[in-house]
Amino acid sequence: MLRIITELAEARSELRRICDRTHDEQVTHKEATVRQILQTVKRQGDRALLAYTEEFDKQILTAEQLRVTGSELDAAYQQVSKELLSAIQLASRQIEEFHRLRVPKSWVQFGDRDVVLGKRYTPVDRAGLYVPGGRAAYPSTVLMNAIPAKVAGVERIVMVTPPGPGGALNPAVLVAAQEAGVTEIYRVGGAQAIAALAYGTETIPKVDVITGPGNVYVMLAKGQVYGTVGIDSLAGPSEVLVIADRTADPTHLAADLLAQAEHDPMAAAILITTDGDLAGKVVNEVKDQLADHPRRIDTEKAIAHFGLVIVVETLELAAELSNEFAPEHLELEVAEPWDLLERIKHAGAIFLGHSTPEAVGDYLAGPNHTLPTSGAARYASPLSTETFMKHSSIISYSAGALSSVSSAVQALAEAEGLPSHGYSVKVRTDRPSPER
Ligand SMILES: NC(=O)c1ccc[n+]([C@@H]2O[C@H](COP(=O)([O-])OP(=O)(O)OC[C@H]3O[C@@H](n4cnc5c(N)ncnc54)[C@H](O)[C@@H]3O)[C@@H](O)[C@H]2O)c1
Ligand SMILES: N[C@H](CO)Cc1c[nH]c[nH+]1
Ligand SMILES: [Zn+2]
Repeated sequence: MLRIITELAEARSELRRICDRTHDEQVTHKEATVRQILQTVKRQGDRALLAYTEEFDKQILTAEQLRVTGSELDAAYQQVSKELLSAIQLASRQIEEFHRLRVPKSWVQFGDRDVVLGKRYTPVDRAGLYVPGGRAAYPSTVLMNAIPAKVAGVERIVMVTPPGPGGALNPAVLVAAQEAGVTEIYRVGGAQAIAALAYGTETIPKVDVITGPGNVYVMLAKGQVYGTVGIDSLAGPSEVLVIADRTADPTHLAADLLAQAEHDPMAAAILITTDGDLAGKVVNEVKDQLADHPRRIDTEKAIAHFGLVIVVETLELAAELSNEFAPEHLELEVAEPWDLLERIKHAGAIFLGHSTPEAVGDYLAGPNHTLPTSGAARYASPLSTETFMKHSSIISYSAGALSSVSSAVQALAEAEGLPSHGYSVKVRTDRPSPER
């Protein structure tokens, strides 16, 4: 069950263990399995995809069945309720509005002597989106990955997701894909799907950047193909860290911890509180809410292995421990959340106040729910339009500007023993191009 820790050194060591849970031996020994899967798909293409789909997803498909057809997409709209369709559409609008707020814009700056410098942003040609499908179906993840790609201007948005019984895909996932502007969908999951997107197969196109969360196989595969393609951050098993003071409601806190624990037996759910009584109440609430939970076994595993309650003296210390953990999601369930925010340095998404459960961010607040996990929030950011864009530096010199730096370039070139570099400048200043 959920453990309470009051001793600081033990709390720190437990936080480190949980943060590193996707780097421990049990996970890293899967690196070799994943490498094998990637190499086999690279060599054998569709044939390997079908074999792995049979082995891991227990579905027998033909190559022709990999791609989802137009009629299947049309049929999906008949299979979702009106209420779910309008929820998907509301979420789509809000996610799109948020991501349109800050699309990187190209810029140039005109300096002295006709030097023009700048950055030109362009989208990647093809994006590959991984939508998890093992333990749950994630229409929200479709929206969170596809909409920023569309807003960034990506022309080909290729989605992969594992097939369910009979090869079927969840209709809400298919509807979300259409609402979000996905251009093609393939029924394949796990490391083999990442390989298909990275290297291409007879059926699945090679893409430029792969985004989206997944289980450890997906996460390790993304890490291994990085360099062949771009990736977003390594978004693995979900995690939440809640900082609470005595003003928080234990029933709310328990629900929020379970809302992440229910994703995966490797999900992490941590409470750091200044109130010892509250800690005890949350532990009991978690037990009660788990009693008739439909995903009780996996959720209990997550709580038992990667759940924790820490009691600390001050909110300042709570913030310090949270910064060390760098959680994917951080809830500030305290009387003055905006004051505490000042102390937070590393977190994927921060939820402030008693009426902001993390689930609103998962579904429809607007900011992206594909976030860095396992401590990656120390250096990485949420998925955004920038994930699907890159920029080129822009440099333009007039003849006058070039001659003003000619001797400096030559000195640097000489120091590096690269005479042609120096000459390429000297020859222009000695013999400028004729004015056209
Ligand atoms: N960070 C985020 O934004 C975010 C959002 C949604 C979900 N998630 C996380 O995504 C994860 C989804 O995991 P999932 O398992 O439900 O779905 P998944 O689609 O990531 O993984 C299922 C695939 O794993 C492969 N697989 C399963 N067992 C295997 C084995 N023994 N060897 C090789 N491959 C194997 C199969 O090919 C299967 O298709 C969860 O951890 C959840 O917390 C994160
Ligand atoms: N909490 C997940 C990100 O870690 C996202 C999600 C999707 N659906 C529900 N939740
Ligand atoms: Zn969630």
